[in-house]
Amino acid sequence: MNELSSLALTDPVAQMTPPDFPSNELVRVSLLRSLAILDTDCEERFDRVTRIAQRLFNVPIALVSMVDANRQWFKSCIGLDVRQTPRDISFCGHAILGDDVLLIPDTTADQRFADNPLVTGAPHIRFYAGYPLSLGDGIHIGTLCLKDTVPRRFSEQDLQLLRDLGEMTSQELRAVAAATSDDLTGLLNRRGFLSAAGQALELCRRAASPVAMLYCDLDRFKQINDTFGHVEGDHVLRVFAGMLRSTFRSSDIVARLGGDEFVVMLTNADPATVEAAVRRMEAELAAHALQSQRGYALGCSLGVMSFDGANLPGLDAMLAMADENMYAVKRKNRRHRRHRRHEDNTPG
Ligand SMILES: Nc1nc2c(ncn2[C@@H]2O[C@H](COP(=O)(O)OP(=O)(O)OP(=O)(O)O)[C@@H](O)[C@H]2O)c(=O)[nH]1
Repeated sequence: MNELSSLALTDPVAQMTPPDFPSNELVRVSLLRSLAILDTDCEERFDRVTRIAQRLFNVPIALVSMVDANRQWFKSCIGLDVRQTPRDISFCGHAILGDDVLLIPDTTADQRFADNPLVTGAPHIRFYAGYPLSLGDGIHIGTLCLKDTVPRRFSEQDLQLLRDLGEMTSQELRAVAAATSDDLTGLLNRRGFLSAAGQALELCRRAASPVAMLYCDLDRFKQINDTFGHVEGDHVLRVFAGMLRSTFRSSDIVARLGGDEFVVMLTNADPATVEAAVRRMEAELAAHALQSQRGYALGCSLGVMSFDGANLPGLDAMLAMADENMYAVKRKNRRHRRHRRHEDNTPG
């Protein structure tokens, strides 16, 4: 290493580097929020990990940190008396960008962190080691991390131990994810929807931003099951879930409530945006009818309700209104089908 590059690495006046956003940021944040873990109480299964980590490594600070859109929030926290810090000064925001431990043996010798306010001021972090917590598919929602107020050496054995503890924590998070998702389609289930939509609704209420609720129920799905079998019925449910995923934005909350019923909550969506999304959905269904040669058409009844940001009702009321709207559409579709059958059977 020449003199200049060695200076650059240790230059104490170098500017702190805020963490980049990972390329899957939108999906990452919406999956994190769908866990409904943010701003919840402490839980023994996570506190156990930080207690073990603190004892094993003999550090003053051990955290299970969730990296949210603009902050890091601590699900478990030993040694700090705050539950969150801004993301742009967080170490964990950097750690979630990699697949392995981010190790900073001495923060004052690292230009990314030397003038970080968490280094120059309380809690005076001199050492950091953070392992990314993963929901799978490269979705890193936070870290298990250790901090100390003095520089430290970290051996290969220490690294392996931290990885093992981190994997244990990821498994706990994946268990939380499994309880809120639908096995067949991978969408949120009813429970996941209620918690994710409840959180999003509170945000929209605070920002007075408009919300729409879209309730979908497949038409004559029982007939597909009865005629083509349940395996084909399951395929239809997965195809429909895929259409919802590709039609709506990643900031919208899409779920299978049960059976052949699906729901989408669109956040910050004015009526024109909602209308455009419904048109896209109808176009997807029409394209599927043309392409698929499976002996049946895939149809659904859609009930849509838009709500003004200044006057948002509760989640239950929104769902009930959209459901009622969907049934009105379903009754109309049934009458339409009966009418068509009647016309087809009438000799011309
Ligand atoms: N293949 C499959 N079928 C399911 C699943 N969950 C529920 N069902 C079936 O979905 C069907 C829903 O029937 P209905 O509510 O009468 O719906 P429908 O036939 O679409 O009737 P309309 O809504 O009036 O058009 C029932 O036959 C259930 O057995 C599932 O996970 N897989």
